[in-house]
Order: sequence, then structure tokens, then C-alpha cells
Amino acid sequence: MRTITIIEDEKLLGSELKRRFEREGWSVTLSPTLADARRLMLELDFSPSVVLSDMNLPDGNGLDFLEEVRAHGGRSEWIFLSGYGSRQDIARAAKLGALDFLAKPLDYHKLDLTIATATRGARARQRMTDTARSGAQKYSPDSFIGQSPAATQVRTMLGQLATVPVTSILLGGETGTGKGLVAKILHYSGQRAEGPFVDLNCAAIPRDMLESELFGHEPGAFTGAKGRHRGLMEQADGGTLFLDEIGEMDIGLQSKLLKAIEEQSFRRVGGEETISVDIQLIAASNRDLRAASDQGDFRRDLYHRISVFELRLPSLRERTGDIAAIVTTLFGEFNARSGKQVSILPPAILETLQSYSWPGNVRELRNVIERSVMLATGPKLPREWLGITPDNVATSPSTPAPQHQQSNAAPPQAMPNDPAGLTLPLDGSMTLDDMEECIIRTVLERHDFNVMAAVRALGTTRETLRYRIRKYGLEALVNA
Ligand SMILES: Nc1ncnc2c1ncn2[C@@H]1O[C@H](COP(=O)(O)OP(=O)(O)OP(=O)(O)O)[C@@H](O)[C@H]1O
Repeated sequence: MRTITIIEDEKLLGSELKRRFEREGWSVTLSPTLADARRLMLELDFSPSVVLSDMNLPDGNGLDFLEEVRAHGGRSEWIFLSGYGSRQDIARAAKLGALDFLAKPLDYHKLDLTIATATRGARARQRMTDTARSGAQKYSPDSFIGQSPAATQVRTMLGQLATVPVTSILLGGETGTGKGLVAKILHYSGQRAEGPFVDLNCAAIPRDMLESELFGHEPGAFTGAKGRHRGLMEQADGGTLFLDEIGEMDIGLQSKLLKAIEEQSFRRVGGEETISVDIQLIAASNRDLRAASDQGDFRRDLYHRISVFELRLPSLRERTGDIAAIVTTLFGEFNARSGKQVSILPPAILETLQSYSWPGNVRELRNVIERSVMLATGPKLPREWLGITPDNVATSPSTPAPQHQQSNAAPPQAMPNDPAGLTLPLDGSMTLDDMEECIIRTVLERHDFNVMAAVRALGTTRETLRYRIRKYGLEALVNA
């Protein structure tokens, strides 16, 4: 249930707010003094989702109380009811993480917008606490599977990095090598595990929206910016911000990011207040960012700033000795999901898996094993659904077609095509990734490999499509 504490000594306003929130289903407590609020929030340890507090109360100042609550570990979203805060008050409130100052007499429309932002923030924090608990169990250095020297070296490095306060780390390696997994391991086994883990794929957000997504915005900062929006930088305060595909970030925005991570502070789009944060940045890219910075495609100063610690994840081809261990771990996961009992990896199949080039790395291996376990009829991993045959070993496209359909030109496992649409089997024979690749491939083919036409047909953005084309290794189609 949503909980709100109102700290307000004006009786009429206090009871009016209480009624209003109760009508909307909130559980409300009303404190006319700070002493009363102190008893509730410090002595009884009550932590409401939102606090709506007057600034000047008969027995003290609301800002001092917010500072006490923060020192006590209270993380409620805080809104001050006072438009008359001095610049120093506003700066101090921002530093203590207060969301807003609302002038009296109250503009109820503005109050609703601010409460909506606060509710989103409170929900995100709750999710974060839940995730921190399960994340710590799920993501330890041992979650990076493999006994090969390359995998062992990665795990040793992860163990070391988790014990030191590192402000930025750069992860390199091909798609599907585990950069996202490693970012989570670094966060959940590190010193910031209790803080938020916030991730953003820079290639999946249109360029003009990335800035406000990262840094947030003030109301009216641009057309459509209604309420105040806290960006991901702010949401990651006290934790980790994982920027995947950082190489896709616009060069202008790279300078703002560099300044923000160097100063650990920034301004929201359209805002004047400086927001201070304490974040660890983990950036990842499957491009060679050093080369990109030499060519002027990526800011050299940002590259140097984020690459103090650089960890390159090995491709699966470089550690084929780990395939057996990864596959047997995946058996457990997919058996549990499908109720199957696959436990035997026949040596001949292992040999096939080890001689394939795995351009999509562990992600691709997961997809292959998922499909095969789902369609298995006994304890042995069946060969027929692997889609890896001597023909395509070491040269296959990233999503191999099963043996009975080996044409690369046609979408891998789609049903006969209806020219106006596309029929996909929902019997477990295609993973979601397979389907996505199939849809993209088909749309590109139907639009003569014209990326912008495909963008329009898919109702997506150029950045998103470009990212997916790279993810599924379809560049050759559009560059031909
Ligand atoms: N060493 C490993 N042990 C166990 N699982 C792994 C390992 N490496 C990768 N995975 C799994 O493979 C899948 C793909 O990994 P992940 O998404 O982290 O790759 P990535 O390098 O971030 O890819 P991209 O560059 O496309 O974003 C995930 O399900 C991840 O858990």
C-alpha cells in the first residue's frame, strides 16, 4: 500500500491533504509537529513512501529533520511545501535528495504531477531493495562459468575489482560474451550491492531522448516534458550505472557524461540546480573504443576516463574448453523451466559444439541449448535441433537453421510466408531472439535492405534497428 506522511501545522491544509490522499487510496499519517514526526519515523522506524513536509514548523526546520532522517537511513521521497526556500535551502534540500519545493497556496495539479514522480521513485527504490537481495545470491564471480585460463582470469579480476572502490570500469568483448552479466556481478558482489543497479543501452534510445533519460529534465524543458523527471544518473545514486553500447552515444552527450562522472554532479535538462551523485560507472562496448577514439568517433578524454580498469571478455571460440560446463549448467536452468530431464551431453555433440565458431558467443549457445532442451524427448541432448552441421561449423550465421531447413536466405524457422505478414511457430522451436532476428531479416529483405524503410515498417528507431542488426550479425545484408 502507498504510504504518505504529511508534516503540516496548518490544521486546515493538513486535514484537507489527508482527506485527498485517503480518497485516492493512500495510507496517511498526519504530524502537526516535528516531535510527532520524529517519534513516528525515527523511534518507531516508520518509513513512508512519500513525505510531504512544511518547511517551518513550530518546533523546528523541516530541512534539519530531513537531514536527521537521512542520517538514520530513511529513504522516503521528500517534497517540501514552501515556495520560499532560499538558494541555500534549495541547494541543501537537493543534496539531501528532496524531490521538490511546492509553493503555498498549493497548485493541486502540480502536486499531482510531483506525487506521481515521487511514487515512481519510491517504487523503483522498493524494487531495488528486492533486487539487491536476490541479485547478491544470483550474481557472484562464480556465476561467470568456465575453468579455462581465460575464464579463470576474468573471475579472479572480478573478485579483485569487487573489493576496491573503483569509479569506472570499461568492459569489452564481442556480443554475447557476458558483459551484461559481468556488470551485474561487479555490482552485486561489490561494495555498492545495497545500492541501485541501473542499466541503459545507449543504442536502444533515440539520440534526442538519451540526454533526458540519463540526466532527467525539469517541467517544460522541451515539448512534452510535463513533470520533473529524474534521470538514470540520479536513480543510480549510491549504486552503479551500467551504460551498454556506450560507443553509440552522441559525441556531444559524451562531453556532458565526462563532466558528470568527473565531478559526480550534473544538471537536469532545463534545470539550474546542480545534483550531486555518487555512482560507479560501468561502460561496455563491443567496438574497439581505443581505435574509435583514435579515429575521432569517440571522445579520447572519455575513453581515458572510463578505461582506467578495462576488462576484455574472451569470445567463446577462445575458450571452447568451457562449453561442457556452460551446457551442463544450462541443462539445470532449462530443465527447471520446461520440466524436461536432459542430463547427458554426448561426446560427439560436444565435439560439434566445440568446433563451431559461435559468433553470438554464450548468448547463442544458450539459445541453441534452450531450443534443444525444450524439444528433447529423453535424457540425452538431441542433435537434430542444434542447427549445427559440418556445413555450417565455423562459418554459420549467428542463428543456425535446424538441419531440415538450411537455407540462409529464407528466415530460419518461420512458417511459409504470407507476403503481408509473417507466421512464427509458438511451439518452442524458436527462441524470442530467433524470432526477432527472423522478423528483422524478413523486413529488410522485403524492403530491399533499405534500413530507413525497415525502421518505418517496424515502427522503431534507426539506433534500435542498427543495434539489433549488429547484435544478430546482419551487417553484411545491409552493407552489401
Ligand atoms: N561465462 C558465462 N557464464 C554463464 N553465462 C554467461 C557467461 N557469459 C555470458 N553468459 C550468458 O550469456 C547471455 C549473454 O550475455 P550478456 O547479455 O551478458 O552478453 P553481452 O556481452 O552483454 O552482449 P551484448 O554486447 O550483445 O549486449 C546472458 O544470458 C549471460 O548470462
